[in-house]
Amino acid sequence: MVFLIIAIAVVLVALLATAALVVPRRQRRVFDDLPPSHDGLTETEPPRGPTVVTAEPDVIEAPQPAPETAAVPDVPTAPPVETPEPTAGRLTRLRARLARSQNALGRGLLSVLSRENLDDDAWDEVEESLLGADVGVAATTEIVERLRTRTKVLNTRSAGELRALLADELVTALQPDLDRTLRSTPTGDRPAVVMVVGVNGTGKTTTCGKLARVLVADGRTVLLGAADTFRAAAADQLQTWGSRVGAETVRGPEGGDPASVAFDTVKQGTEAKVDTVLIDTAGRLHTKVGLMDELGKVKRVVEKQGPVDETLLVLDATTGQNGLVQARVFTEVVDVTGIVLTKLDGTAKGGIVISVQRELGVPVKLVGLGEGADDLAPFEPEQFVDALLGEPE
Ligand SMILES: Nc1nc2c(ncn2[C@@H]2O[C@H](COP(=O)(O)OP(=O)(O)OP(=O)(O)O)[C@@H](O)[C@H]2O)c(=O)[nH]1
Repeated sequence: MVFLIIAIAVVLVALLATAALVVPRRQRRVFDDLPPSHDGLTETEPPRGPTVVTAEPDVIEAPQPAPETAAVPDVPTAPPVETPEPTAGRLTRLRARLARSQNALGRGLLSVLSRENLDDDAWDEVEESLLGADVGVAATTEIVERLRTRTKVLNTRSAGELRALLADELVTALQPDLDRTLRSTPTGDRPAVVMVVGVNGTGKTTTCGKLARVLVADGRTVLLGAADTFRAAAADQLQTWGSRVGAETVRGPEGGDPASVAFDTVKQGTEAKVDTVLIDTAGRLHTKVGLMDELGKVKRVVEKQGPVDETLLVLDATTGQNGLVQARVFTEVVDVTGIVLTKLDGTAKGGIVISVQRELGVPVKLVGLGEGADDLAPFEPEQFVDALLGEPE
């Protein structure tokens, strides 16, 4: 009997010992099944598949294949740096984008002028076409008077001659002698500083991005400054534009001081010895005194390190004469040295180029002709008029 009790006790002890060995193995399997912690920065080993067994080999469980992506390290790929299109001849390439203005202004004028009898009514129609295309009253009066005199004196009748006369007058109205050079060349050991200003939604940030491409295409190195700390997405938008052509962007905290971002951009641009620093500013209504004062401050702070070489005012061509009112206020606050007229592809009022320059005494240096990355063209009066009037017959 005693022997039997001892035997039962031995068996019980043996069973308990076996159970103690098996339970810890099961628990370890549970932890092994958890995905490894993976922060993407410090990970040096390839991630382990969820069913890879690293505990004792006597645990029997059919291994399952790791998912296809498990063995591929998650390496972010930098976007390829693009090569922007050369700037020369862009206006000619984009001439079709002026189709709306071409129909309203070019074709309209040419069809009236080619009439058999150029009477007063015909000249009234010419005048209306020019005014309708936002050429402005003063310039329209001048153009009509000169055309009237020249067609009479020269007794011009052929379509080709009339086109040439009209082209000549429109080019003259566009003041071809104005200096349209973009001041983007560094002086000594400091980069050229270009500031971009304007009201909301005119296309400032887009223009900065496209302009960075223009400069890169012309062989310059560029540093962008996101001094539009007001609109949350503006800095990201600018940075994306820059990264496409290998240009860095200096940014500040959202809602931070735009003058400080602008200052830092010039400072870093000087240290990095870039050719051109391009500063995007927040869109502001010309009627808000506080915001206009802030813009003046941004410029003054930048000027602590040297002059601003170019202050570009971005105007939306589709806003027509309204844009002129805004523009005047901007020229009073910051010394505007050049106009960028955007969205010319979306208007039949291409004559706005004439009135803007005339009213402000500031040259149009660049025109926006679409939303594409290379749809910003240096403005050239002859090519512009050529595009407006269409192919000569
Ligand atoms: N069709 C056309 N659209 C343009 C042109 N230039 C800019 N745009 C569009 O205009 C819109 C506004 O452009 P943004 O660059 O964001 O304007 P913004 O002036 O920086 O705006 P805020 O920062 O809000 O003042 C965008 O949808 C651009 O794609 C152009 O030349 N043609």
